[in-house]
Amino acid sequence: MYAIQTANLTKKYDDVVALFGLDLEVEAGSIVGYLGPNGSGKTTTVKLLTGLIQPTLGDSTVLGLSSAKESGKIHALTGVLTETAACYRHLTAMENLRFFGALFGLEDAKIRTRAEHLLKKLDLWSVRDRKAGTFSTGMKQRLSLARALIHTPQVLFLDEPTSGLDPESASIVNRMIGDMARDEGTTVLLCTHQLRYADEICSSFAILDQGILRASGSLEMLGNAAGLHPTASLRVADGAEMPEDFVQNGGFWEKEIREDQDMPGLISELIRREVPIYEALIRRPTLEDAYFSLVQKPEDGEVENRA
Ligand SMILES: Nc1ncnc2c1ncn2[C@@H]1O[C@H](COP(=O)(O)OP(=O)(O)OP(=O)(O)O)[C@@H](O)[C@H]1O
Repeated sequence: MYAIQTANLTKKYDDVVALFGLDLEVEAGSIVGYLGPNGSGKTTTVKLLTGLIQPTLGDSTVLGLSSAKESGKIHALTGVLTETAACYRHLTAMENLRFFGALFGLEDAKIRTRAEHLLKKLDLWSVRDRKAGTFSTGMKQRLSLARALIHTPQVLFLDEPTSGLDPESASIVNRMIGDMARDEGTTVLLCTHQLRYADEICSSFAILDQGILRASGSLEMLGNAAGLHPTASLRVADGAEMPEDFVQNGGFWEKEIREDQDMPGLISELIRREVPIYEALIRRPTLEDAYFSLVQKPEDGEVENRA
């Protein structure tokens, strides 16, 4: 069953086509990395899916509900976390969650139980009675995540949830999102250009560039779409004579192969040539390899965690 489906979803703002003919299907319970450079249309997609804006063409559903016509119902069943942490500064962490839980029509006793669970999970229980205005950026972001989860949403839209956090806080928030989504079977659309964090928790990916979906699916599917293949990588004795089609890369000799089954033949041939092999492995295309093959070359600083 699909939690999110779009068909030819298109959004034009004046003369800018922010999203062009998006056809996307997201399996219920999956964590999908929705990746793309600045301005590629990620936020526009979330706004369209949640019914905050109307499409120029095409349509979409979330949990079978029409984004354009049933946004109220969608809001009750989904959570949204944007990069600007959104909680009331003058309320404590617990008061914030009680306030937002009440907006969803939850009973106070249920809100308290849920809030306690979330605050403990997100390592905010000891500061539950402190005003949110005194929190660090990372704490505010965790509180915003708790807020987005207070009504146990079936679908969670996360728009750059780790933006502005130092690497350690970003990793903690990221792992918590993954754990919580898995614990509760939540479908997550994680919009980001921080590839490392997406790679950590996502089961599949969709790569958007200039409003166009370049590829979607597992890492292997992205690699295939990008025309990337695995590489045989071998460490051999110094001075060994390697066939011409191998290229030296650091301490390893490498050659592109079509599939894993090519490896035994390749090793047999080297042994036949009496090349002393110390180590042999297959390097697969990484998310970063696939991403940078599929999107146009970014401007400096546009994509983080490239190294
Ligand atoms: N309200 C608007 N009016 C006009 N143009 C807009 C509006 N909102 C977005 N755009 C344009 O639409 C395109 C896609 O923007 P969007 O915010 O969806 O990208 P994004 O992938 O979320 O970017 P980022 O990673 O920077 O958040 C950009 O060219 C942007 O300038």
